[in-house]
Amino acid sequence: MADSSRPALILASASPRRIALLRQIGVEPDAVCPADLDETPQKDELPRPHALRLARAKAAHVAARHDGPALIIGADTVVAAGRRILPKAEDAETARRCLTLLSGRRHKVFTAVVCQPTADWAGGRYCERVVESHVIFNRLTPRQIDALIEGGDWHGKAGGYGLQGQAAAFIRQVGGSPSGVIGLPLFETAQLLRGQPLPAGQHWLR
Ligand SMILES: Cc1cn([C@H]2C[C@H](O)[C@@H](COP(=O)(O)OP(=O)(O)OP(=O)(O)O)O2)c(=O)[nH]c1=O
Repeated sequence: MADSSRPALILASASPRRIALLRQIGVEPDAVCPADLDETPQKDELPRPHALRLARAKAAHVAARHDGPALIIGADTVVAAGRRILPKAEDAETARRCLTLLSGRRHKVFTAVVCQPTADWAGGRYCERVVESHVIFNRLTPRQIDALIEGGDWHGKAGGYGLQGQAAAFIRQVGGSPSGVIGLPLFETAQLLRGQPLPAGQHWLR
């Protein structure tokens, strides 16, 4: 149950992965408030600054609308093939294009996480991290791509795949932060939460 005397913890995300990842480390947000912003990359925007810009924007958007002391967590995950930002797959054709591009090659995944205190929590500490990981896909045959598309696990995912899903059968190597690839780097997020100046005896994370 939420302790009403401590600042609230709010996850600014619609991603079911992010709430599941937070719960994995024993953190239960007091509320989940998606920001729902335009996530189109700016002209010539590179993957790392794009992820950071969106994570900041999501946290700031929710912080500006929240009354009372709280810490807002915003995050953004970007799949990058070189300098190119791959889209979040909302239809099968986009997912197919992403998987065809990622087949047989190494790519990077950037996840930015931002902790933004609300104006009503003067003691809270703004902090942010960008965590870089890499993923190597085996070469995918057309039939394997068809099977991944039919499986439907691409839906709403950056780069059209989920490391935590069916695509894992074709992922040769992951380096960096597996939880970061899935949407929230847990080691770094835990560090950011532990670094907050909560009153004695209060905690979000043991
Ligand atoms: C690469 C990869 C991405 N993803 C997901 C994580 C994110 O939900 C999504 C990237 O899109 P995001 O824009 O980071 O997040 P979102 O739109 O799902 O939620 P919100 O903007 O409200 O925070 O892709 C996986 O689940 N597994 C993976 O292996």
